[in-house]
Parts: sequence; C-alpha cells; structure tokens
Amino acid sequence: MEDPWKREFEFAVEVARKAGAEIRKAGESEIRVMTKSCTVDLVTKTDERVEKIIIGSLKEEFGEGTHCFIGEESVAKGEACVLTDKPTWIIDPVDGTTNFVHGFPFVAVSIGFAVNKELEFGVVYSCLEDKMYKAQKGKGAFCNDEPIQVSDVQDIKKSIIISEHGVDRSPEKVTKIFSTMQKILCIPVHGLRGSGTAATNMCLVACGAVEAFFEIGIHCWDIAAGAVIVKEAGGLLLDVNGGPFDLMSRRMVSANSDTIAQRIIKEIEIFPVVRDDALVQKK
Ligand SMILES: O=P(O)(O)O[C@H]1[C@H](O)[C@@H](O)[C@@H](O)[C@@H](O)[C@@H]1O
Ligand SMILES: [Mg+2]
Repeated sequence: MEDPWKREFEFAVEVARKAGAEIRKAGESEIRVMTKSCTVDLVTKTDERVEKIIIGSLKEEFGEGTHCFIGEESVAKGEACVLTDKPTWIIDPVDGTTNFVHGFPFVAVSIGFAVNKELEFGVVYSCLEDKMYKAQKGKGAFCNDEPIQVSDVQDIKKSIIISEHGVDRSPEKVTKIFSTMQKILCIPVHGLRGSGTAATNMCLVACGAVEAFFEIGIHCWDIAAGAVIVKEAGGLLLDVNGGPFDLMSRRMVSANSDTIAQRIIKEIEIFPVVRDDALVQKK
C-alpha cells in the first residue's frame, strides 16, 4: 500500500519524543501556572513553549504555508480552529496539563495529521511512562513499536470504562457527568477510571487496558491522534448519541466494540458544548 505521508509520520514521532523530553525537563523545575477558560483550566509556559517547538520544527521541516496547524495553545490565543482539506497538524503539546502541574504521572504529547478532513496518522507520546503510541491509517497501531489491539471483552459487566469530568464546574453539567458515571458504575462495571488526559485514555482503549473512553467537552487536539490509534487497534469511534464520530464536535465515545459502545451510549446524559470549529476566532 502506498505511503504518501510516511515522511510526515516519521518526523511526527521524532518531534513528539523531543517534546516529551522538554516536558520531563520542565517538570523538574518551577512550573508557572496560569489559567484559561476558568480557574481549573490550567496552562503553563511549558504548554506554550512546547507547542512552539513542535510547530516550529514542522514548519522548518515541511516549509511555511504548505501545511495548516491547529494547536491547543495557538487556538487559546485566538488562532482559527477550522479543519480544511489542506494537510493539517492537530496538536496538543501537553495533554494532561493539570497532571503535569501536580506531578500526577500521565502527561502526553498528542500529534494528529489530517488531509481532506480525513485523519491520516496519530502519534501520542506518554512522556512520563516513555510510551510512544502511533498509528497510520490502514497500517495498524503500535506502542513502543509493539503491535497493540483493543480488548476482546464484550460483557459490559466485565469492563473498565474511562471518562473525565473536564474543566466545566457548572452545577448542571457536573450533575449530568456524575449521573452518567453513577449509572455506568452501577450496571455494574468492574471499574471507572480517568488518567486525566484524553489522549492517554484513548491509548488505554487501543492497547486493551480498558474497554471504552467517552467524554463530552474534549477538543479536537485531545483526540485526533488517539482516534487513529484506537481505530487501527481494532476499535471504533462514535458520537455520544450513537451517530458518526465528528472530530470537531467536542464529544466522543471510543470503544473496543459496538456492543460496549452502544451500552455506554444508553447511559450518557448529553449536554451542549460549543463545537471547536464554532469557537470565536481572532479578528
Ligand atoms: O490537559 P488538557 O490539554 O487541558 O486536556 C485535558 C483536560 O484538561 C481535562 O479536563 C480532560 O478533559 C482531559 O480529557 C483532557 O485531555
Ligand atoms: Mg488536552
């Protein structure tokens, strides 16, 4: 099978590893914490610096203007968040920023790549675990170069389900989030978990450690890379209402099978979120 984005894929792995080393080094010194949308939506100088390193490296390697970029911290500063047909890098430089600030050991660099709005490959480097997850469309999923695949558990009562509460602390949303989690927990499932980073959660689905991850409120940069990795590991992605997966919708179910996905979807109490491509952009 032809491999038109091989060079971009291989370079993305290199850049993710370099970014991960920067995060580990930064974690050993004073971390300056700032906030974005609310007091618990944290960002650090490391997030911003690492994103600049990633995008700068990609522009140097592939030229200015040939590719588009959607980066979490660039969007936070007003850059557009619109997926066009052009080759587009979808980047979360530090997924699990709150974990990074607290020294909770799950922090990932997430680099997805889409062409004609189709995800071509994804790289997630869990840098404190030194686990490099990667996948190209049609070519399987790997962790540290070993093939990975989703769990074969079909009985929801023998599953672990992962989700996150996100950063929105409005009572109506928190109530729906925890009501959903309570319903799933009391199916009962073996357990509920959350690593604090969507990208890592998706890789845990892909390697069969858990059966499903769902969340309402994530962003395209959290899940673009993980989406390819889950699919190439034999999993699937759906909207939380059971419809087709929509990268920009800020909601998603990723699972090892449709059986588990549909059972989760039955319990999810949906609340509205503003799409990534509807975010107000810099004038
Ligand atoms: O660490 P982030 O890049 O901000 O993304 C996290 C988010 O902060 C957290 O609230 C959850 O939504 C996670 O799933 C995200 O990866
Ligand atoms: Mg993130």
